[in-house]
Amino acid sequence: MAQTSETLESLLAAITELTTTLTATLRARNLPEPSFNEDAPGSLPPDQDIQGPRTKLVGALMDMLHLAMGPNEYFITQNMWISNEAMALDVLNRFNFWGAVPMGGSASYAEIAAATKLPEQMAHRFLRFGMSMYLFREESPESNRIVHTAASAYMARNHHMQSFTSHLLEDVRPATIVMADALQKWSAGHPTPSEELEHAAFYLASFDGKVVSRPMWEFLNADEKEGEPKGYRATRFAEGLQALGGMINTETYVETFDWESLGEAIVVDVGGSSGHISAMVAKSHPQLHFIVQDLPELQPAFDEAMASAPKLADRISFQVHDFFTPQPVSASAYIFRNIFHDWPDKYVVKILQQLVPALTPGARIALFDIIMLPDYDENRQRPPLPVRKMQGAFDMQMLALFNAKERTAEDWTIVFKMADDRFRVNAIKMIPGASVGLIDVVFDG
Ligand SMILES: C[S@@+](CC[C@H](N)C(=O)[O-])C[C@H]1O[C@@H](n2cnc3c(N)ncnc32)[C@H](O)[C@@H]1O
Repeated sequence: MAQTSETLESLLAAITELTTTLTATLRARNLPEPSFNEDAPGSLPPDQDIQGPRTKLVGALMDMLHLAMGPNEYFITQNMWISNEAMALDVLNRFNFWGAVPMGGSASYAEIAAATKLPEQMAHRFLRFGMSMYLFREESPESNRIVHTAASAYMARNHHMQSFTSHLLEDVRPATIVMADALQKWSAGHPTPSEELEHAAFYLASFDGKVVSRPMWEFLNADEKEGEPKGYRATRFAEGLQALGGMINTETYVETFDWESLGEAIVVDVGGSSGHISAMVAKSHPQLHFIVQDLPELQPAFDEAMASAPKLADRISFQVHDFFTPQPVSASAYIFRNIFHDWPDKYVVKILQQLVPALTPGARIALFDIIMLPDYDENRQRPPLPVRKMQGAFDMQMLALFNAKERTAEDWTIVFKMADDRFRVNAIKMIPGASVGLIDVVFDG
């Protein structure tokens, strides 16, 4: 039987070394160190010499926790923690516990109950469980006054992270609960997986007691709720996307494409949501004009984002466009960021084929998306566990929502060729240590 070599002691040695390296780098640069206090940074800078050891450290600590628990406790805690932590986070977020505790101050249970409009006993129970998740703490032992921790304060300050949490826990979670049912219904007994959108678990998900039976985008755009504007779920999703980043510097990420090579040009950001990626590129490339295309429900999120960037407004416009219909703009380049991973191959092929008639020879596609890393690198090392987990989690989520998948570099090349032989993958650039990369594609015409 093949044996593994990790022990509690060997992991401790790795953890000590990584902690020393990380701390020394932070101190050398006069950067604040992680702490539980409410003024702690939300994330460490995206530089590779910080994120490299940090990601390895998190991976080693995950291994350590797993070994220290052992299989019995692992299964009990997995089953008990995961769903109840998601439930508690949903409640804390939906009832805005974040805003019920003042920054730099404290609130009593009664004050928090009044602010969240929940019975005090309920507020108390969710806070007690939340405290076991590093969210909020008592001002001093046995005090009944609550203060923020680093994590709860970060959430209170970060509206986009609240939206991201709402989307994941209110819109996505109902689909993940019925994933096994969907597999049972549409995949079990078949040699290959279904590529039908309507066979995604999302179709079986229930909202307000009703099975949704339609694609997620349609639901996000159309769902109505008393006291909320129409399309509030879509707006929230668009806001939530802006919370993603953290460990990578999105501004550096988008610069992996050679924008200067386009000269004065029009760039179309297909499925561009609030236009936040176009805005980022527009800032450093004044010769470029952008057309952000998305479904009509995204216009308010775009308008809101542009209102806070008035200097860019004359170079970025919004156009309603369904990417399953012929592309109306002949541009030098098209951005597709986090679009194709939402769709099974046959739909990606359709979207690309709707683009082809608008393409002139040499037109470029800047595809920013997840690139699944190979299982092992050239040194027969697996990617760090946090990276594998995040890539795997995205892959699972794409499956549950859309019957879609995350793709390896090879999968990306194949799907472009399936759409049209004239697409050529010019370059693939991974962001070191991250899940995402650029696939730079040229249309040879
Ligand atoms: C995962 S989001 C990515 C948004 C943006 N590109 C980004 O990176 O933040 C997918 C986007 O595709 C849009 N979308 C979905 N179906 C579409 C369609 N048929 N035509 C145009 N846009 C669509 C959604 O509204 C959403 O904004």
